[in-house]
Order: sequence, then structure tokens, then C-alpha cells
Amino acid sequence: MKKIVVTGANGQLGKCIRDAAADFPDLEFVFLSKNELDIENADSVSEFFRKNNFSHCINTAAYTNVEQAESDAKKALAINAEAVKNLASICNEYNTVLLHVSTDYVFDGKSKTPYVETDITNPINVYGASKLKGEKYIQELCESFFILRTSWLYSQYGHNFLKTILKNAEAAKPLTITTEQTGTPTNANDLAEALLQIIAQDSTEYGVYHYSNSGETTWFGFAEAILLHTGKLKDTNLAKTNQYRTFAARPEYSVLDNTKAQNKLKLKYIDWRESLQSVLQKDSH
Ligand SMILES: NC(=O)C1=CN([C@@H]2O[C@H](COP(=O)(O)OP(=O)(O)OC[C@H]3O[C@@H](n4cnc5c(N)ncnc54)[C@H](OP(=O)(O)O)[C@@H]3O)[C@@H](O)[C@H]2O)C=CC1
Ligand SMILES: Cc1cn([C@H]2C[C@H](O)[C@@H](COP(=O)(O)OP(=O)(O)O[C@H]3O[C@@H](C)C(=O)[C@@H](O)[C@H]3O)O2)c(=O)[nH]c1=O
Repeated sequence: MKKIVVTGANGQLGKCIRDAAADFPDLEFVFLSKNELDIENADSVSEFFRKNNFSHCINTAAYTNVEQAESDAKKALAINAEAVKNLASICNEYNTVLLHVSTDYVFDGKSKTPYVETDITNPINVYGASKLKGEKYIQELCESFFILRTSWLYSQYGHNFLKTILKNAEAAKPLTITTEQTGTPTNANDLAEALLQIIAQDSTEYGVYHYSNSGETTWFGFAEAILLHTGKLKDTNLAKTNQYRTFAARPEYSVLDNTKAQNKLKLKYIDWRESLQSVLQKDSH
């Protein structure tokens, strides 16, 4: 039986994987939160892998605060690059397939067409740079890996744009949202399902893949869709801006081309608006 360890398991994606696991009764899971396994602690990681015979590791542990990373580069690199380096060499040592999640923010956003896996990376913020460094370590140190770059993750869990919009709308706060970036909101439940499908189908098509929902919009478009589908649009003071101030620069355009994942991994490509509706029907825990 395949035995899968999920790191960072109390994060947004980790929780979605817990839910998705119910659809994969043939897979055995060990979910480890940051308190149970700190991936920065090389000795603990090594010890865990030595004692268990994991066939796969899904690494969802990450430093994901894009704004804070600008003034906390050391920590972002420690988690997103150095700890990933260690995890990659441990997975290689114990013949564990590593499934790692990366980001659209490895690109600079200057493209006008969806990014493919072989496009040149050029992160424009600390978070993106730290994630790219993690990717490179995996490619150097690990023979059997899948790196799935995804974008604009949201779900019923954790901190994400969907939750921020709903919370602010609930508090009757006026919302001013940028039209300066175009990307694809991705339901983390879909990504969770995709990761488990890769494992279940025993794929050995290792490499870097893009996996997002389909279609594209701006953050403003995403906010508008959230409010529309929850019936809050007419009661919310929603405005567009092209001057929303942030510490971190973000790519102007970061739509990911999913063709490779569809062809080689047979993953489904789901429309972002459709998927948004399915998340809005779920309860958070
Ligand atoms: N969220 C998004 O929009 C996107 C995310 N991604 C990538 O997807 C992956 C999952 O993201 P998501 O679930 O949204 O992120 P979350 O921030 O919700 O989850 C990350 C989890 O990792 C934990 N963590 C942090 N440091 C460590 C550590 N040293 N050891 C173990 N666990 C740790 C965090 O714990 P704590 O909170 O206590 O620090 C948190 O529970 C990440 O790799 C992220 O870079 C890619 C594109 C978009
Ligand atoms: C809350 C808010 C944000 N914004 C802007 C800021 C920013 O440019 C954009 C998105 O804001 P956020 O800070 O929520 O999103 P951000 O943290 O940039 O989200 C990113 O997270 C990392 C982890 C990823 O890997 C990326 O794929 C992406 O999902 O929207 C507004 O214009 N108005 C608002 O009220």
C-alpha cells in the first residue's frame, strides 16, 4: 500500500488534502502539522523518514505571506528553499517520490500569453524568489519529483483572498480591489484531488507542471464573482483601482498553461467560476 506523508498539514492545502483523502481509500496517509514536523528541523525530518517507509511525500509546508516576506527574506528562504533542499535529499535517500507545490509568482508577469513550464522564470518578489530556489534544489537533488506550480489558491480553509473578501463584505467595509494583475483563481480542493490522482495513477512522468483552474481574471474580477455568487454584490461598496499599495510587487500576468498536466498526467482542467461555486457551498471547519 502506498504510504503518503503530508507536511504542513494544518495549512489550507493540507486540510483540502485531508478531505480529498476520503476518495482514495487505497492510499494510507500520515498528516503532519508544523508542530508535529517542522521541515526546518533536518534531524526530525530525517528521523521520520528513517522510521517510516513513505512511498510519497506531499510538501504543502511553506512561508506564504507574500507581503511579510519582503522584510523577512531570511525566514522565507529558510522554509521555502533551505528546508525544501533538505526534504528533497531525504526523499531521494529513502526513495520517496516528492510532490511539491510552487507558484505562478516565479514569473515576472511580462508575458501576454499563458506561461508554459519551460518559460524563463524571473521572480519579482522575495516569496517568488524563495519558491524558485526551492524548485531548483528539488531538480538538483531528487530523482523522483513532481513540482506543481499553481496560482491564487483559495478554499473554505485558512487565509485566502476569498475569505478576506467575504469577511470585509460581512463587516460592510468598502472594497477597493486592483485590476493590475491577471491570473487564475484556483480551488485548493481541485489541486488536492489532482495531487492524489497523480499518486493513485502511479505516474512516473516526473517533472515540473502547471496546474490551475482554467480561465483568467483580475483580483477585482475574482472579488466581483465572489460577491455575485454569495448574493452580496448589491450591498457591497466595491470599486476598481489600479493603485492598490503593497510592499511586494506582483506579476501583472501570471496565467498558467496547463496543457502538459492534461496530456501527461491526465488531470482535469476545471473552470475557475464553476469551482468557486462549489467552494461557496462548502462549510469551513
Ligand atoms: N496560497 C496561495 O495562494 C498559493 C500557494 N501556493 C503554494 O501552495 C502550497 C500550500 O499553500 P497554502 O496551503 O495556501 O499555504 P498555508 O500558509 O495555508 O499553509 C502552509 C502551512 O505550512 C506550515 N509551515 C510553515 N513553516 C513550516 C515548517 N517549517 N514546517 C512545517 N510546516 C510549516 C504553516 O504553518 P503556520 O501557518 O503555523 O506557519 C501552514 O500550516 C505552498 O507551497 C504555497 O507556496 C502556490 C500558489 C498559490
Ligand atoms: C485584500 C486586498 C488585496 N488587494 C490586492 C493586493 C494584491 O495585489 C492582490 C492579491 O492580494 P493578496 O495579498 O490576497 O494575495 P497574494 O498574497 O498576492 O496571493 C498570492 O499568494 C501566494 C502565496 C501565491 O503563491 C500566489 O499565487 C497568490 O495567490 O489583491 C486589493 O487590491 N484590495 C484588497 O482589499
